[in-house]
Amino acid sequence: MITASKSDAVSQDGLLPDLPNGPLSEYRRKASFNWKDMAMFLEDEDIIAFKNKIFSTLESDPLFYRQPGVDLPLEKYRELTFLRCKKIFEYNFLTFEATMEKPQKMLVLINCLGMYDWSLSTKYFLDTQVFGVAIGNTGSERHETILHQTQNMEIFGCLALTELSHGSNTKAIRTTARFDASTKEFILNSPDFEAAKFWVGNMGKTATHAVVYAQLYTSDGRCHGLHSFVVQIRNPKTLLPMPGVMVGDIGRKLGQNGLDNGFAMFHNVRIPYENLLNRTGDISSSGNYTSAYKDPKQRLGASLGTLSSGRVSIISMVVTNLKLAITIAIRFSATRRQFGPTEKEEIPVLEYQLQQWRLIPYLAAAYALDYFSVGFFFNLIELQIGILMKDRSPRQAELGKEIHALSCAGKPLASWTAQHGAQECREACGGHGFLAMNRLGDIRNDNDPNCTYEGDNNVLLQQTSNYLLGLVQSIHEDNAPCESPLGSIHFLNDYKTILKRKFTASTIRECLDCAVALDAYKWLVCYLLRESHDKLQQEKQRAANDFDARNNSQVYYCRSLALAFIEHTVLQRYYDYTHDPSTPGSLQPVLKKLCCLYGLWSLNKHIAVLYQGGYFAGELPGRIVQDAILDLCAQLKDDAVSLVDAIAPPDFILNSPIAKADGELYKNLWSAVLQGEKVLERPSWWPEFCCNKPVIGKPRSQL
Ligand SMILES: CC(C)(COP(=O)(O)OP(=O)(O)OC[C@H]1O[C@@H](n2cnc3c(N)ncnc32)[C@H](O)[C@@H]1OP(=O)(O)O)[C@@H](O)C(=O)NCCC(=O)NCCSC(=O)CCCCCCCCCCCCCCC(=O)O
Ligand SMILES: Cc1cc2nc3c(=O)[nH]c(=O)nc-3n(C[C@H](O)[C@H](O)[C@H](O)COP(=O)(O)OP(=O)(O)OC[C@H]3O[C@@H](n4cnc5c(N)ncnc54)[C@H](O)[C@@H]3O)c2cc1C
Repeated sequence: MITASKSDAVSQDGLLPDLPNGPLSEYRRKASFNWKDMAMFLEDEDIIAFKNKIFSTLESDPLFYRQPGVDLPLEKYRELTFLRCKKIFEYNFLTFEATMEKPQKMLVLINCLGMYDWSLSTKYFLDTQVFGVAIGNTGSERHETILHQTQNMEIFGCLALTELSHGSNTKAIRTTARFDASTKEFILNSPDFEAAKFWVGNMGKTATHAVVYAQLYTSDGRCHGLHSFVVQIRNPKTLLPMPGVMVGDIGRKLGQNGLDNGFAMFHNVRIPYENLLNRTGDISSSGNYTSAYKDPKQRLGASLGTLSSGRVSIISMVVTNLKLAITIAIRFSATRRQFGPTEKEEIPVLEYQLQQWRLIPYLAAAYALDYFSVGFFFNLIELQIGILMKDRSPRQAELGKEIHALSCAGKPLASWTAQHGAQECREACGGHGFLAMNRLGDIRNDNDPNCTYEGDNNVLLQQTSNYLLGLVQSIHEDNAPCESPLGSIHFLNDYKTILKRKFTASTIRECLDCAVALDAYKWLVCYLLRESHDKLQQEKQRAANDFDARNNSQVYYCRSLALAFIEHTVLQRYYDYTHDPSTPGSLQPVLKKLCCLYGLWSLNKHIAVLYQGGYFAGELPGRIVQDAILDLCAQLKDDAVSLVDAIAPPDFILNSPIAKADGELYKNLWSAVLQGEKVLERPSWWPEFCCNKPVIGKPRSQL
């Protein structure tokens, strides 16, 4: 293990206390780097101190005490989540000034609360951010009061777009907002129960206000499309519904049950016309509608633009889940012993090639996607600043499109990786992985809806492929360079040359250079772009309409294109970062291995296409890529414990007896089991066993 210099060590030790000695120490000693150096490279001192403050505050507050694995009744869990949410307001971890100074602290706070419990984090941020950002991004000065009321919890917000019968197809949303010129109000109506707002987080029990998406009608009966409105749904003093609003809770979900998701129907609900969030379209007091967006399609895009911030944030949220799951599975695997070369000696399951191959690529994915998620959040901040400054430049418009395209593939890639990773980690911990107190079930279930909310993954991927297909004409005709503010499409300028390339590596050693996977990805994206475009043209000739043609070009074509494109973007960014000369020499070797492993492991999922398109030929490429993956897993297994130490939260937050930092797997698990309520007691219904014996074949009458 390489150690830090003396002065660094002093500042590190204050922020990152030493980890306890125990069964994990042996792996920690074998690591090629110092985990504290890694932690301080990944996040600066200020961020680590901020995280420590949040974690220690929660740990020392009895309201945040929890018993591992205890399943609370729904009502109790909702109440506790609300009380904790209120306490987060009181703690005010992040002031407005601190957010302005360092916007990424917002993401850190979302994730720190999420690491504790996603119901709490989602509840708090749906109100303060999703509701708030929707108003900030699509409203104007006249909505500032509402924002202030949100900040001190005078009111509580939610975002209501989805309806019972429509979610993905936002154009088909049926709630109406009709302008009444005589009173200068909008009148909101749900035409029938199928148009009830549905699934809305915070709406079930707590929200007093909602940003409601509805079709805007002027008094002449013309529909101007989807717009958003601030609507009061409950009285903040009584939490009773406002007149004309029928609001309720949709019931237990598969995860995040501390959060109250709800429904609402509107019957002639009147709101002041100023409650229209008027950035994309406005109405004068006399009822004239104006919009800077003449094209209805563009207007729809603008009014949905606020969803991008949720999608970008979700990428980081799901990576957080992956980090939690992989920490549990790696610490468990390093301490769990099964079988061995001799009868006397059993080895940690992490020593098995199979266990390494199942887990270490997810560790690499956690590092690569984490880096992407933070950088991409900065890109979002740039976009937000432009929106606030009313920047109408072509660059700002292009930035919005590129972030939309990247977030619509980034959310699917990251949330699916976390979903598959959490399941693999669950199984990698064997039976103990299935014990609720070890938390992998909650991580998996709380992560799961990220694949659906803020846009269904499979639907969103089509937005990314649409963006890429839109570039084909200029690529083919060489008439305009492929340029974008974030540069994610720049490599497409070499489209024709890239398509002529072949895989040239001939040894495992060559494949251990991450540039090999990166080059392969460039070819893959160009190839899938050409094939998707050709497929779409063929389908257009064959199908009755463009709608069918697009639908019939998704599987194996556009969908794969969108995923390959985002994988390339993630890998390119991680490659640049790990190969940057400013990356400390002591960390560079391990980071480069992670980069290479993430690249090859992801690429390996596209192996059929690489052969199909002729980039790979013969037995060798497939074999050396796979051998390189195994080689990297073996090289990284002694670093794995320190790699998770660098990203793991404290034990109280991780909340998994099999994965405590001291590595005392059995002592911790046994003690948690014995501390369970009534563990050693006979059940309260014991007479049912002892006295009321069944008469076999003769069910007792229920009367
Ligand atoms: C995208 C759609 C599927 C589009 O459907 P259509 O087929 O009808 O339209 P088109 O493809 O023709 O699109 C028209 C046009 O618009 C462009 N467009 C669309 N969206 C955007 C966008 N976001 N940005 C920019 N442009 C956009 C599109 O590209 C087209 O342009 P071109 O003509 O040029 O091609 C759409 O219908 C859709 O979005 N469907 C999904 C619906 C959805 O997402 N619903 C979400 C409901 S809300 C929800 O689920 C909330 C869940 C809560 C989860 C908790 C998260 C907590 C997170 C907390 C973090 C917040 C932090 C904030 C941080 C901060 O900012 O500080
Ligand atoms: C936990 C949770 C919290 C939520 N919170 C909120 C909230 O706060 N506010 C809010 O407004 N909404 C919220 N939602 C709703 C969420 O945004 C929607 O569920 C999501 O947008 C997907 O829409 P849908 O449910 O209508 O799915 P559908 O669109 O009905 O999808 C069903 C299936 O059809 C497929 N499909 C649909 N269209 C196509 C197509 N064109 N091509 C191929 N396949 C297609 C999908 O891939 C999916 O497999 C939440 C949802 C969940 C699960």
